[in-house]
Amino acid sequence: MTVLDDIIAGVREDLEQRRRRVPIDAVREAAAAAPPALDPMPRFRDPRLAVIAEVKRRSPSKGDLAAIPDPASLAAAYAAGGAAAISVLTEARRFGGSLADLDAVRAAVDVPVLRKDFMVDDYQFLEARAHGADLVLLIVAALTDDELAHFGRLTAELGMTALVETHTADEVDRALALGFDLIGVNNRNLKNLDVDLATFGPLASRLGDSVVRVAESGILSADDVAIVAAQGADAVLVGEALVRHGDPVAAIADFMSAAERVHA
Ligand SMILES: O=P(O)(O)OC[C@@H](O)[C@@H](O)c1c[nH]c2ccccc12
Repeated sequence: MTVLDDIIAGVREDLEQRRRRVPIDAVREAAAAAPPALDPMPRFRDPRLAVIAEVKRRSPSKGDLAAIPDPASLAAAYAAGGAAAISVLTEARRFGGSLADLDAVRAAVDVPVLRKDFMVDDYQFLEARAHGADLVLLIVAALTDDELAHFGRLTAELGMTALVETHTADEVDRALALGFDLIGVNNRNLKNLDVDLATFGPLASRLGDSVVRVAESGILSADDVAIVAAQGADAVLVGEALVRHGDPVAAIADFMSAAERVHA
């Protein structure tokens, strides 16, 4: 059993509890009643580096990162700093997140919000939309091609955008074959949690520049941003470095100017 399998087993148990509390029809109605999802793609496609800033309290690899007593004010700082989107970890057992965090962030900002979780069931997509998410994460390593295609369609039907996460050449090929156009390369291997920033470059070349390429995980400094920007990153997804930074507004500005220097 890999770490990923283990996490997903817990996610499914928590999901079944919520399904008993809130029947799927009620979630579907709430999703239909929510204000329409925002489209993050225009900003992701503009030449300036897009920073996707993450609200993350802890992780299975790093333990506690930050208490984040007020996710709304952290998210507001991210938005003020120029984040193109905000990622909210909603997984509870390993990451200390919740749908309440998603609600708080959604209410606090006007930029697109990503529900970051291990999405394995239709119920979670309706729930994401009901709680105001504009984007959801699809992890290729966790899903079959049929599931990816199905969840990709469901995401689009709900007006949301899928960020499709890859970690190997085979996963990149699967994501491209299914026609996804917002594709992340996770520098962290979710099967053993090892991080290697050198994962991004070769997979970014394989993705090509017709898709929006997101470098995810292990980006700790402006120098790291410069490295992945030079390798074709249109966006970076950063958690740890921002939740631990005393001044996330300055940190985001720093990341964006590091990428500008690369492209100048
Ligand atoms: O904190 P970091 O190293 O900056 O990483 C952020 C983000 O990439 C990471 O949280 C992440 C990437 N893919 C995931 C899938 C599930 C949970 C978490 C993740």
